[in-house]
Amino acid sequence: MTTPLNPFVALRRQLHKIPEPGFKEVKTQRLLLDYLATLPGERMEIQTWKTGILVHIPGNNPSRRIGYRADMDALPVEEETTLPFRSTHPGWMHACGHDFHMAIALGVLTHFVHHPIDDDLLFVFQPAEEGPGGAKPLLESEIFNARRPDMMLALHIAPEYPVGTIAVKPGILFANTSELYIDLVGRGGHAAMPHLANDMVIAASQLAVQLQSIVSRNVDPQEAAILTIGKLNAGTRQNVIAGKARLEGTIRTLSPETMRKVKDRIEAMVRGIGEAFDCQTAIDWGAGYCQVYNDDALTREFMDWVRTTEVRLVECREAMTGEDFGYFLREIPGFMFWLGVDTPYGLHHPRIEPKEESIEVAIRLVTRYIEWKSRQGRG
Ligand SMILES: CC(=O)N[C@@H](CCC[C@H](N)C(=O)O)C(=O)O
Repeated sequence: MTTPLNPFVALRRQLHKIPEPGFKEVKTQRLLLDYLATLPGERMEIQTWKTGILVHIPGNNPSRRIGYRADMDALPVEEETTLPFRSTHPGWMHACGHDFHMAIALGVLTHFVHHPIDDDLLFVFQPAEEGPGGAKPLLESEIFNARRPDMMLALHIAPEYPVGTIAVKPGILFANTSELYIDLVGRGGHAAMPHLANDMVIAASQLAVQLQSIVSRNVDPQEAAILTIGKLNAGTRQNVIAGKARLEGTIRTLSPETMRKVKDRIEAMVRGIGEAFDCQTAIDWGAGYCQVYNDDALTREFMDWVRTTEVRLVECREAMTGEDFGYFLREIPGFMFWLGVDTPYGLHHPRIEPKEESIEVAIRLVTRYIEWKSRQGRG
C-alpha cells in the first residue's frame, strides 16, 4: 500500500511543473486561487494584486496583524533533474525553491483558516522576487496598505543544511544587490580586415576581466563585495568581427556605501573601454534590492523560541544572496530565516532537488511560532 502524498507536497509538485517569470505567474496564481477556493471562504478574504495574491484571515480578538510572505516566480534555467514532476515550461525552472515557499505558505494558511487565532494574519504570495522585484511596488499598493501587517516573516530554502535545521541571525542576513547590464557598440567587419573594424569581442573580454579588479583592488578587503558577470554575448559567426557585445551581471555588497563605490568604478571602467576601443557604451543598473535586515529583538526572541523545539537552530553568517523581502523588513519589523532542505546542488542549479520532508517541518514550525507569538503579551 502506498502512503498518500502530503497535500502540500502534492501542491509543491504541481507548482514545480509550471515555473513562470516574474509578473507572468499566471498559471501559478490560478493554481493557488483554485486551491484557496477549496477552503472555507467565509473565514478569509482573498485579493489579487497583479499576479500575486493576498489572503487575510481575521483574528478572534486581534491586537496586531502578522504577515507571512512567499515568493512565486521562477528562473530561466533549463531543468536537468529526472523528476516525474519536472518543469513543463522549457527553459524555466523553480531552481530557487519558490515552489517550496508557496507550498509551505499554503500549509500554514490552511491551518489558520481552520484554527483561527486571536491575531489577524496576512499571507502574501508575491510575484517577481528574482526580478524585477515585486516587493517594492506591493508595499506601495493600496491593497497591501489596507491590511499592512505589524510584523512580517518569511523563509528561504537552504540546500546546505539538513532537514530539521533552520539558520538565522539578527541584523543583516542577505546583501544589497544590483543587476548590471552593459552594452558596447563598435563596428563589425570582416575577420580578415580587423583594422577596418572595431571588435566588441575584444572590448567585452577586456572589460569582463578588468571588472574583476574592482573587488580585489578598490573595495576595502574588510568589506564584502561581489561582481559576477553571468552572461556575455557577442558576435554571430567565426569569421565576422562583432560590432556589438552585452555583458550581464550582478553586484552584491553588505553596505550601500560599498555598492556606490563599486558602481562608480564600473562607470569609470566602462568609460575607459569606450575610449580605448572607440565604441559607444551604455550601462543599465536593472533592479536593485536593499539588504535583508532582520529585526534584532524579534529574531533573538524567535531563536530562543526555536531552541525550545525539536528543530535544530544554527546562527549563520550573512549571505551574499539578495531578496526583495528586504523592502518589507525596511518598513515592517520581522525576519527571514533559512530552511534546511539538504541537497548537494546549490540554489539556481539545474539539478537542485530540495528534500520534500522539509515542507512539513516548516509548516509545523511556522504555525507553532505564529500561535506562540500571538499568545505573547496577552493576559
Ligand atoms: C535568494 C536568491 O537567490 N535571490 C536572488 C535575487 C536576485 C536579485 C537580482 N535579480 C539580481 O540578480 O541582482 C539572488 O540572485 O541572490
